[in-house]
Amino acid sequence: MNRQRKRIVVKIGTSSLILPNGKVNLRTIDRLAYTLSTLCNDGHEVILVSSGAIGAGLASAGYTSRPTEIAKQQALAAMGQMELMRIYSQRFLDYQTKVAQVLLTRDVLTFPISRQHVLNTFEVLLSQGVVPVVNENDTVAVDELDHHTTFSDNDELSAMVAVHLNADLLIVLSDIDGFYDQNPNQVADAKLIPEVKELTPTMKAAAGGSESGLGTGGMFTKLRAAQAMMEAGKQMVLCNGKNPTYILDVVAGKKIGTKFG
Ligand SMILES: Nc1ncnc2c1ncn2[C@@H]1O[C@H](COP(=O)(O)OP(=O)(O)O)[C@@H](O)[C@H]1O
Ligand SMILES: N[C@@H](CCC(=O)OP(=O)(O)O)C(=O)O
Repeated sequence: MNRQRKRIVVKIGTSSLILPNGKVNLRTIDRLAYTLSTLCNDGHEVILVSSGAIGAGLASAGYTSRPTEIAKQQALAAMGQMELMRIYSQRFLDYQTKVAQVLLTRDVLTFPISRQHVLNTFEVLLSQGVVPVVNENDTVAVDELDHHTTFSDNDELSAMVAVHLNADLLIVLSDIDGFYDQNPNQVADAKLIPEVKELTPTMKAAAGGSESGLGTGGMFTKLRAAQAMMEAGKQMVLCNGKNPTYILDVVAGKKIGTKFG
């Protein structure tokens, strides 16, 4: 592939997609649709890994907080995924970009035959300029459910997708500017780490969980995604999803957030 044309995976977390009042963050989704469409028009291939199904389901089912019962979370995900895709499809169409839904479970990517079918589907979608919108298939994803407090995690899924599709770059959008030497929500003078070449035990110890009440893995799973990317010789950039147009700067090589690898 011409190095000017990149294959880019963008992952956006629940905390960027759902406002504190429980409503869907339409401003962020609008900007995301504009930005990813711009990248497609520039000749790049773009895959979006989007969380937010449970968050969007909460809003449409009228819940005020995330239920602890797994089946209720799965039901919310089933409702919210429809709502999310409806919004994505509308907003991307404003920029003449088509989207497609790809729901995955870990095992599908682990078994060679099913993995090949999935990869073939991605290749056809990308060759036609369609943006695949990926989420974990939450109604059947039982491999993570023994936690009982968490549900599933898209940070690692996005890294698996990026590695299997031989993407050039994974951009992870969250509710924080990047990876800090301490959890910035707990330590006032925590410092942003702009570049990580290797994850040290001190860095891993600095990665805490999610506090938004909606996100799942916190920084812990983002570092695991970064590790998977670096082991595959690829880069991951973690930056704030408040304004997804930053993605254009990241792709242009500007230093934003934390670059891993
Ligand atoms: N060292 C750290 N640097 C940055 N954020 C951290 C760190 N440790 C824990 N966090 C937490 O991780 C959160 C982001 O993860 P999460 O809530 O799962 O977001 P998302 O929904 O985007 O996946 C931050 O808001 C912050 O509270
Ligand atoms: N699959 C779930 C989200 C799982 C997840 O990893 O959430 P997040 O930590 O916000 O990226 C959903 O769509 O609600």
